[in-house]
Amino acid sequence: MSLRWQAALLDPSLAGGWAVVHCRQQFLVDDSGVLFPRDWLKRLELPLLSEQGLGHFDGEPVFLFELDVPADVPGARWQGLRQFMQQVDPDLFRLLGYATQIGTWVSQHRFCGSCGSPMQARAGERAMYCPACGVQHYPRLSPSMIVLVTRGDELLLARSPRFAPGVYSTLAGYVEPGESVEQCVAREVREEVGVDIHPPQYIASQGWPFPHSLMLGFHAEYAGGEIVPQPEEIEDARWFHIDNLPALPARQSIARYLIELYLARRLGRPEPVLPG
Ligand SMILES: NC(=O)c1ccc[n+]([C@@H]2O[C@H](COP(=O)([O-])OP(=O)(O)OC[C@H]3O[C@@H](n4cnc5c(N)ncnc54)[C@H](O)[C@@H]3O)[C@@H](O)[C@H]2O)c1
Ligand SMILES: [Mg+2]
Ligand SMILES: [Zn+2]
Repeated sequence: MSLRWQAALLDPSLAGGWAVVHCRQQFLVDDSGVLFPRDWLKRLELPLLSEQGLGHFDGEPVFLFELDVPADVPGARWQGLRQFMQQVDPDLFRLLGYATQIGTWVSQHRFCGSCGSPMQARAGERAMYCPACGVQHYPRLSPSMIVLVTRGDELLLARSPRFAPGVYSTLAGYVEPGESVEQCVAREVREEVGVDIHPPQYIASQGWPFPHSLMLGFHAEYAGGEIVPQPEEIEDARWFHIDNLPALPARQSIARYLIELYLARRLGRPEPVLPG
């Protein structure tokens, strides 16, 4: 784990440090970047929903300004988290991924879901607390599985209508209450492409802040059945030979890693490293 970005509970009553400004998976950015001097930002009197101490970047304290609306700031613009993933170094992206998840959670837990009272940030841990009825909420994480299904030299890849043109990827989906991740893998593969698999093997995991998934990555061997794409969810799904692959997902994604790892093992090449 890199040392450039470390999450920590920082007290927002302390002065100084850097701050990122977040609203709905977008960050404020100017020619100097996405980190602003915090005391300078405070003088702008932005429509602040919450301020959170996030941690340290290169040893400097970093805070989050979570806004109600994407306010106009002269000389600055708003940019989406996905664009930062393509542009900034992995440590800064991990900081922004953490910030977006904390900001989304704070903005969605302003009121208690049980009694409707305003919630408060709890001192000493990352939690929102209802003083009226005692309900407590921690940052939301959604366990999701992602799986590469293979048949010898062939990879089963699919595309969702949301993907960039020509891009095919591995299959993914959210774990449902009561099922194991392995059961989720078999169910999602059957639902999305109609094929059966042998028991999946766990490979690696990745936090994925779009919006709050924890991706659990697997490999599974094909066991039987013909491809039948799930209407609406899956635009197309096919077997691709390792010598003739389509456009693949972003290098930073575990989807890409699962594919590259299989290719490396099959072709006797050095194994890739999972980013983040
Ligand atoms: N890092 C990667 O390589 C990678 C690759 C693919 C998908 N993903 C992520 O995996 C997750 C699932 O991917 P998907 O699009 O295939 O999902 P999916 O097709 O199984 O489901 C999407 C649908 O699930 C429902 N849903 C949304 N949030 C949910 C939640 N928290 N719990 C249960 N159901 C929910 C909605 O109806 C949504 O349309 C997403 O967060 C996606 O961004 C990551
Ligand atoms: Mg899916
Ligand atoms: Zn309450």
